[in-house]
Amino acid sequence: MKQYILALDQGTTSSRAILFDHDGSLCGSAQHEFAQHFPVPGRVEHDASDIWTSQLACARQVLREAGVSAAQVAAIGIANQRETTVLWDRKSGEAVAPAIVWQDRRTADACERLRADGHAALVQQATGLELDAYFSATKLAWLLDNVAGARERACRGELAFGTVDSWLAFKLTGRHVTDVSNASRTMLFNIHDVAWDERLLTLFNVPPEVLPQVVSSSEVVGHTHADLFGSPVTVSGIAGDQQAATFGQACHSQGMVKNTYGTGCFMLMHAGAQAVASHNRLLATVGWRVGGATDYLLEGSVFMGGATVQWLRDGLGIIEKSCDVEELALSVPDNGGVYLVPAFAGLGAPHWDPYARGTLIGMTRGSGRGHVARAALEAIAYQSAELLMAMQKDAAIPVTEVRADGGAARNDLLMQFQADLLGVPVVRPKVTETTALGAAWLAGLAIGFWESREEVAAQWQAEKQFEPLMREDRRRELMATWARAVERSRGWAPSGSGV
Ligand SMILES: Nc1ncnc2c1ncn2[C@@H]1O[C@H](COP(=O)(O)OP(=O)(O)O)[C@@H](O)[C@H]1O
Ligand SMILES: O=P(O)(O)OC[C@H](O)CO
Repeated sequence: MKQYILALDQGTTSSRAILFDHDGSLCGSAQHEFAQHFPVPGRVEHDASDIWTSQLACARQVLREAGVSAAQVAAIGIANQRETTVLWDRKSGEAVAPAIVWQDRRTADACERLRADGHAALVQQATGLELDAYFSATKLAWLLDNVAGARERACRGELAFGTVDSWLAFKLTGRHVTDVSNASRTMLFNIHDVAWDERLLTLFNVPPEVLPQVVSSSEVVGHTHADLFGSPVTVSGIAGDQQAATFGQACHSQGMVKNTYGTGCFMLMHAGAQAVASHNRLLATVGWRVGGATDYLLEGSVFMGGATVQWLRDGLGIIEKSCDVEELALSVPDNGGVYLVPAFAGLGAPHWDPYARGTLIGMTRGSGRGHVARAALEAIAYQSAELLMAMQKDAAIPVTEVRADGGAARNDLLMQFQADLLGVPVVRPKVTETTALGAAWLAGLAIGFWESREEVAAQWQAEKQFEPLMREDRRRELMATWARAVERSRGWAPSGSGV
């Protein structure tokens, strides 16, 4: 009877389930979108039960459609949107409030106050993170303070906190766990000690009774309730989605880098067996813990990656479909001096400027739609190049290639320009579902479905490699012009209007 690994990829806007066989080939997938709630400006919520039911529905669907029984699923691996915060009643298994999504800014003021009181250094040293509303700690504190009776109930041990991995593992198996990679995004976890940090629990006023048990990213954490899939299935892999994608891109050794070109861009570099503190406003984070060894990553993200192309489509209406951008951009030989800084929601790493705003600059009477399309694509590459430059400064590790995935990585023009700007090859893999593949590998390694990391890494195959063709002096000139454009975009919005 052929055996499979089932990967659950619980993302911000949809849940997906993907089946892989022993060769690492994709044997089926299903995807269900679910509702996004924006109750007031700055707030983003998910109904935790939607997360669970959509995830369960696509897991069942992919098995049904592939004609695979639960007995043929050797293990389940979970990858998930990170930082999103769920608080639930241990007994009823129901969330006590809507989940607060990572994009939610309601605790920005609380973070501002903590920074003003001088706590950012402790947070950065212990967690590797910026003291920001992005991470779970202040979201959890908000729930404890604003849901009637929550703090008292939490202290009595009646409530459980978790990120989405934790919520899914609880629903699947009844266990209250989280893996090290997800824990490292809560802002409550000491990435050097690989344990919850009491100083941070005190700082954010979080009672230890609510915390999940921390497990490694590749170990048996439990078995699914029999009624879910017909018979119990082992759950043996968990990682945050960006870490899972890094694992699935086989970036398993120091200096290897992947960049995901989705709505935003997430670039992660393998930093080795010790956390590398960033001096360039990147994040140090746990990659995964496998077989007792913890690997660390450096992470940088930009808010507007493929979303810049969506803006061309929905905001400007100059293309009909995202993929049309390539043809429009190719209708001109170059950007004609036009630069687009897509700081529509401020700038992420390495600038972290919530007051920056979108800037289109360098237009002349000869500028047209093609130049704007070209500038939009180039902006994705420029922002990613800034991340890699910051990483190389922090880690002083030579980078020999960047592995690309995500929707916009399908764009050959973008990939070529990216390689030109970076000065190293950009490589697109055959299996682009790298998040799910990483979760599958982690789950399969734990149960001996695959023997070693070397074995799974050997499954990774390049589909296309883009070689850098640009001369070094031209690259420097372009990056310098981009830096001038970024300067123009910064600090534009009035103070207090940061998003
Ligand atoms: N051919 C293309 N060229 C450039 N961008 C594209 C192309 N196809 C899709 N995109 C962009 O990729 C993004 C979707 O990628 P995806 O990895 O599915 O994102 P996410 O997981 O963040 O939802 C969209 O923002 C879309 O505009
Ligand atoms: O759900 P995604 O793919 O947009 O990923 C979200 C990230 O994990 C947030 O940190």
